[in-house]
Amino acid sequence: MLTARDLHHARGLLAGVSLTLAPGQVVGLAGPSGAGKTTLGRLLAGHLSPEHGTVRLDGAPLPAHGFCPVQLLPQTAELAVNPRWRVGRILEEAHTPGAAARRAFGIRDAWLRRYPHELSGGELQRVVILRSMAPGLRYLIADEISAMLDPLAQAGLWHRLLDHVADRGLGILAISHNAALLRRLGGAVWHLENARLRDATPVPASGRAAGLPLETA
Ligand SMILES: Nc1ncnc2c1ncn2[C@@H]1O[C@H](COP(=O)(O)OP(=O)(O)OP(=O)(O)O)[C@@H](O)[C@H]1O
Repeated sequence: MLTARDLHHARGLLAGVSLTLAPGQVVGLAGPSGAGKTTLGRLLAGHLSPEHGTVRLDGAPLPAHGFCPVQLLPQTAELAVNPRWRVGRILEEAHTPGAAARRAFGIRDAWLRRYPHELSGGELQRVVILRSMAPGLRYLIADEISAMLDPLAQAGLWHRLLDHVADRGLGILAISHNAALLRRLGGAVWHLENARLRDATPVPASGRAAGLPLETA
């Protein structure tokens, strides 16, 4: 279980944010630009330490060294790789994905000899995603990872990713401005605004037909 308790950060940007992400759970995170979604993602992945509050994995702090079981996937894959390393070396930074895993993420053998700038943004994003899938991975924080892709490529990326996280029982927090995408992921949707997090999960159409209260949407 990944838990955040009473997070306060950046002088009021986050003020008392608590959440729990369970293994196998898929959650969307929405909210206006500048609300602090990326900052929350960085806190959850241990890239930042909160001014107040705690982030725990199964009750313990995130490891200070080595591979972190909570991995942050940034929107811009170019910023997450060493531009002087070939793609093959980047891919094997934390583990050695086999040919089947590379195929599952649509990574071609010819790319392994290229440098990051010789791949498109979407191609490099797939490399960064597969790199994060080391055996110790438990939770993924996916920050706008498909924002630069066309709708078909976006659907393909999420299809691959959701298949993989389901197979391994990983938890995923998907940060996006795209409400339709977050609905399609099929899990809860949280909304961050005015320093607070609230559950904004849409009520399914069948729920409305059954007369469930719309206030829960
Ligand atoms: N340590 C800090 N101190 C003060 N302000 C900060 C700090 N860190 C981030 N900010 C500000 O907090 C805001 C939130 O940034 P963040 O990138 O987390 O938002 P976001 O919800 O992900 O936005 P977007 O949807 O535009 O990507 C920004 O206005 C940023 O300038």
